[in-house]
Amino acid sequence: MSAAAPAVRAVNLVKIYQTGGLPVPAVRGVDLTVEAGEFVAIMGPSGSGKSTLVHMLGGLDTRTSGEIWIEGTRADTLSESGWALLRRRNIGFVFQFFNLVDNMTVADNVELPALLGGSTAKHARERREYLLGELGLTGKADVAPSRLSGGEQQRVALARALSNHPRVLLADEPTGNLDSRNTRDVLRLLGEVHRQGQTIVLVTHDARVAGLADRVVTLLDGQIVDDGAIGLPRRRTKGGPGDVVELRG
Ligand SMILES: Nc1ncnc2c1ncn2[C@@H]1O[C@H](COP(=O)(O)OP(=O)(O)OP(=O)(O)O)[C@@H](O)[C@H]1O
Repeated sequence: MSAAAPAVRAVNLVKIYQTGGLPVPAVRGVDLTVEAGEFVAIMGPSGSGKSTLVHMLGGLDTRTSGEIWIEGTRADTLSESGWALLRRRNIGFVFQFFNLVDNMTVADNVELPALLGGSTAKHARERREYLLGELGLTGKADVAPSRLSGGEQQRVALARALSNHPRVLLADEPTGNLDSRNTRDVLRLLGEVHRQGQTIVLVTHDARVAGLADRVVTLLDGQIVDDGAIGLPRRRTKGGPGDVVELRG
């Protein structure tokens, strides 16, 4: 492993599901490199392969062909237990099924990855207090996840994913169930951890989320059709080339 290795790299990545004996190509030859510290948003219409791509990058779905590299480690050839170890050390997930443990409090759910990753109890608690505070969930620390709304559970899942300072945060629609105030909290936290150097790869339909990203990768029919600077309209402040470019809206 090299310090200069990209955080995530997909090489000619392909996923073909078989449904009733028929091939369903979901991801068709994706090449994607995400550098350490980069924030990449993945967008595209429904069915374009976004979730499948991100699931494969986290080892939650197998690839049909191609390569996946995480922090310089070839990952697509790993066993289940190899993936599990890689994930525990390197990857935080926020996926649509939050998989919170219901016989533990919210606080314990959030602290668990930090403790498994070797944090002291004090650091795990401080990180949990920070993350729940940023997400407006301090008052929910002592309850079971099943007592929370879907949006609250989604924010707890984000706090848990960040608890161990993962090298890479992978997220599938992390604001999908949130109202605008809670979306703002999530955006603020994502922006904050990104400024602190967090690598983020997330699927979103929300232009406000994509607006925080360094790059937006657009999928269509399982292929990358656009990969560049953020997709929101930009305008120049008055003056000529080289002037500051501002985001509109
Ligand atoms: N488990 C599965 N079995 C068979 N086909 C699948 C499976 N999961 C996804 N697909 C198919 O793969 C294609 C890509 O699906 P995927 O969920 O990755 O798209 P998406 O861009 O994330 O869509 P959305 O924005 O609606 O979540 C679709 O045609 C979908 O029907």
